[in-house]
Amino acid sequence: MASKITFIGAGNMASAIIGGLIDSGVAPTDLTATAPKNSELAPVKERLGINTHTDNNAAISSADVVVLAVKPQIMRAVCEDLRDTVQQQRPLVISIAAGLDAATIDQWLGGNNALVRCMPNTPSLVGYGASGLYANAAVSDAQRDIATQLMEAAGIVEWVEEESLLDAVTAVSGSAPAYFFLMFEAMEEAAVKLGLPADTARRLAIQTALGAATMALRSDKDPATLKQNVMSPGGTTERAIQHMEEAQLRTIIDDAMKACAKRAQEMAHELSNS
Ligand SMILES: NC(=O)C1=CN([C@@H]2O[C@H](COP(=O)(O)OP(=O)(O)OC[C@H]3O[C@@H](n4cnc5c(N)ncnc54)[C@H](OP(=O)(O)O)[C@@H]3O)[C@@H](O)[C@H]2O)C=CC1
Ligand SMILES: O=C(O)[C@@H]1CCC=N1
Repeated sequence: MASKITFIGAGNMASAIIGGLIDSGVAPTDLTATAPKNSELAPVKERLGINTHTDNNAAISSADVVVLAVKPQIMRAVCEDLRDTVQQQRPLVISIAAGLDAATIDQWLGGNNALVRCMPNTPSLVGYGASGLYANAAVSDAQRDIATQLMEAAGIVEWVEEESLLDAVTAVSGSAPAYFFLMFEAMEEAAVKLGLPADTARRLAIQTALGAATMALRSDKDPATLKQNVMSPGGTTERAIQHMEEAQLRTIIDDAMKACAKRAQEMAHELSNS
């Protein structure tokens, strides 16, 4: 990717994506990250070998791509401060903020910007990210390819053609690592009650999730069939699954994901009026 890329923000998600880019062969000298304090940036510079800056405007002055990776609550101030440089420079802007719509960010940046909204997730840190992307009308095909390459460095990419679908992406992948971590916690607790040492239980639960995910990825069978293959008639798995179905696990997941997507909509409303 022959582009200069600047990340505004050098936190969890920015570091994850930058790590993926470097692993995929992007030269660290083509990458810049910013944060308010040099003390925060020093470890990032040392670990990743990229350029760092505490001045956001200076950091984007020769950037082809600007990734907005700050918390949604400070995005307005950050964008309004960058407006003049962005209007002059016209980079591709990629926002990874949850629940902040493209039109609002574009307006804060002065308007008529090529803007991609991205919903990544934290497994990007280990190259197993899953990102949903949406492009506004000003984004060219070449810029779409750049956004795809950038996020594919950290995992898989799915484009959506309607921006509202990013709320569904947030529910199924952006927030979803936490659902699986909750499952690990619960399985470990239950296994300890059944007599296993906690560390043994944790290792077994996590390896099982990795195995199940790998099988589901590689198999041509759907998840329902793979589940059925574990369930011997009259056996142990059937009893566990029956219990989960009777306890309405599907309804719990449905309700939780609806609540997640609704919160993304609420955040968009709150933040665009902030
Ligand atoms: N975490 C997640 O699972 C996901 C997060 N996101 C989105 O990613 C974005 C970043 O989240 P995350 O990485 O977790 O957050 P972090 O708090 O880890 O990172 C935010 C970064 O922004 C820096 N920062 C703060 N103010 C400024 C400023 N004025 N100029 C430049 N940098 C600044 C922070 O520096 P300092 O620490 O010094 O304040 C920090 O480096 C959010 O918008 C979030 O919605 C999207 C999907 C998943
Ligand atoms: O919880 C959040 O708001 C962010 C967005 C998706 C994951 N973390």
